Amino acid sequence: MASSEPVRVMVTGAAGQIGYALVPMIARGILLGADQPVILHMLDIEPAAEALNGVRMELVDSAFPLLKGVVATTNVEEACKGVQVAIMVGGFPRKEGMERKDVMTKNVSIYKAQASALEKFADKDCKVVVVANPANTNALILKEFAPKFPAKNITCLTRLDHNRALGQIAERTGAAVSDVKNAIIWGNHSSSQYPDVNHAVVNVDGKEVPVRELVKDDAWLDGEFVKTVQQRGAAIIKARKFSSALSAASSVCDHVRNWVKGTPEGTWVSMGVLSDGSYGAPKDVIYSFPVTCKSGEWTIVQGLKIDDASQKLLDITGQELVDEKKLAYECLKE
Ligand SMILES: NC(=O)C1=CN([C@@H]2O[C@H](COP(=O)(O)OP(=O)(O)OC[C@H]3O[C@@H](n4cnc5c(N)ncnc54)[C@H](O)[C@@H]3O)[C@@H](O)[C@H]2O)C=CC1
Ligand SMILES: O=C([O-])CC(=O)C(=O)O
Repeated sequence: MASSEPVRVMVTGAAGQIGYALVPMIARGILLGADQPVILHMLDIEPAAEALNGVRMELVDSAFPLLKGVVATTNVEEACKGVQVAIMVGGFPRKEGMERKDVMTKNVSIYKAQASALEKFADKDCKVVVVANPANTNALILKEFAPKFPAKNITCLTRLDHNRALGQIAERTGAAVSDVKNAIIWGNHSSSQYPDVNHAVVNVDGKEVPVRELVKDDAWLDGEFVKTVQQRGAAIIKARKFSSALSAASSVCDHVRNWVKGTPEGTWVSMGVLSDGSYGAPKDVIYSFPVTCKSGEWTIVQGLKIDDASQKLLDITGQELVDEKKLAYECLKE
């Protein structure tokens, strides 16, 4: 995708919290690289039109050298026209005390409506990442209602959870976060997700040491660590009264950059992708797996040994996705 031609990047919900953190990162080259010009397509809804125009004005005022144009609109078809990357943040966020299921009804109908606009107007190889919750199920609805769109191009964000896991291990071991790799987020971007460190390693003086060996505290790794990562979104909402906008925006950039430009040799990342049943995950849901990326394509990492306790956790989060899919279809009927 790297070329001197600008890449068209759409952000929906661009006037919101994550949008406000994300668009300057895109315009600075954090999403696609410091040499890749971009044109930003920002979509929001009519009640947010004035705020959206405010963001547009600030983008102009920032004089970002890579930013070659801005489309700011409340018209979904106009927003989707020719986009090569679509970052779907638009929706109703979870507020303090709400479970993700509470936001389901409103958000799945938005994703059904936007699926056809994407299918009709976006570039035929557009890469899509869904951020808005319930992220996996919104992505699934997008896929189901855009049947001509390549299913492999529709993903959801679990990179924030992945990065949270790396961050927790770094804090606990005192390592730099850049020396920690190969954690895995399995399943749903919800509190049922399984943050798995059984294959994660820390670079200590040039040697890769397994996280379990370094931490020497399985009770913490299987207990508090897992809970902290699962509940981090809720903890941020409690502290900020808003969702984790900065870290979500940064993780979106990691997700797309690795997808487009590839993952480093020997490193995998977590992405919500259409399940093919690997590791016993239910098929036909968007499930978070460890993936490597090359030439713009993701591949699920195969052959990892999963112990019985972990398999149970993979199954629980998979079952939640099956239940969410059913609920989403019920919501769409109402
Ligand atoms: N997957 C992840 O890791 C994370 C997901 N989230 C989710 O991301 C979403 C956005 O969060 P925030 O930016 O904090 O919320 P926000 O409420 O600040 O922004 C959402 C924006 O979406 C707009 N919107 C609503 N319906 C729309 C539609 N039909 N088309 C286009 N735009 C529409 C709203 O007007 C608003 O400007 C929420 O669903 C939140 O739960 C938040 C953090 C992490
Ligand atoms: O929990 C939420 O609603 C926001 C979110 O997805 C996260 O921060 O991971």
